[in-house]
Amino acid sequence: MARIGYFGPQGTFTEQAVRQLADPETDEFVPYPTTPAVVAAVRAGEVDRGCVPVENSVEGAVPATMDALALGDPVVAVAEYVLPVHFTLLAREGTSLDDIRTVASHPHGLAQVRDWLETNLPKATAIATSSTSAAAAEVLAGQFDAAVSAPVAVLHYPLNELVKGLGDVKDAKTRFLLVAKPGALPAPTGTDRTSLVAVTPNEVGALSNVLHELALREINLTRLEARPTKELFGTYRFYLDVEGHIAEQRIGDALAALHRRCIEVRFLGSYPRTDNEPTAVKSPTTDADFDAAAEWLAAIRRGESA
Ligand SMILES: O=C(O)C(=O)Cc1ccccc1
Repeated sequence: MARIGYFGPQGTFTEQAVRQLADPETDEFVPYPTTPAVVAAVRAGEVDRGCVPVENSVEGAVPATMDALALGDPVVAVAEYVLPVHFTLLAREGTSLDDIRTVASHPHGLAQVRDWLETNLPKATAIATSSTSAAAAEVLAGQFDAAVSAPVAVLHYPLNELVKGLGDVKDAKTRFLLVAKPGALPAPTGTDRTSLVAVTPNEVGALSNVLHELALREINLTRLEARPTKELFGTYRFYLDVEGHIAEQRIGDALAALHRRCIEVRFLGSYPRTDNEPTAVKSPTTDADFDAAAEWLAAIRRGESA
């Protein structure tokens, strides 16, 4: 049995995701109130793994998760899960839409129903809570009139489902990571993603050079985000996701090149992608191409060939 931390309390989208990433029959799920608290619990060894949201197809990155992964002792992602998200408007028994003056949710929840709220609840004030299920708990406690929550929240908080299937953007999705302390890496599957953080020097072409190292090795970039380093104003950490596994030569070679070029490179894991589309690796960047080139060079250096 493993202990798996997740961004809670019960009834969050993250709880839905962790149920896909670990085994509800055998694993113990432990809720934490924030994403940094989940990552801290992994670092402290309180839990074996931790599940956190990392990005949303509508609202973008989850900054608290990104900072938690980039700063402090290293942790690595070992799996991802992409969850379709739509919301339920929950309120106490007897509340109708006309009564709602305050509506609470996680900032990503509020952002994804902004148009709906403007049209349907123009008099309501939106209030940010730590998570979508914390919003439901606070509505139950009488603090706010309504919560924009995950559909499963109603199983934990006895509230009325006033509106189901909410979301300004159809097919919105959130990607979650399962993180662990560094250890043996998940085996390559041919459908992998590698995540890393790079801090570049403040000089002409620094980011372009990073991207060039990837392009040269035909590595597909699937995500690029910048966050302030929090040290010197105007300096940034770049978060990169690429298709492929660090066990592949082209990925290892590119990361080694970034290590040479950057002030800091933090490996955030190589893990199977949810989309299951195999990464096409073609000549001249297959492992066989790299091996043949390395043998050729070694032979020259041994004086065996010219
Ligand atoms: O608050 C939650 O339920 C979370 O898991 C974070 C979140 C919030 C909104 C959309 C997707 C994930």
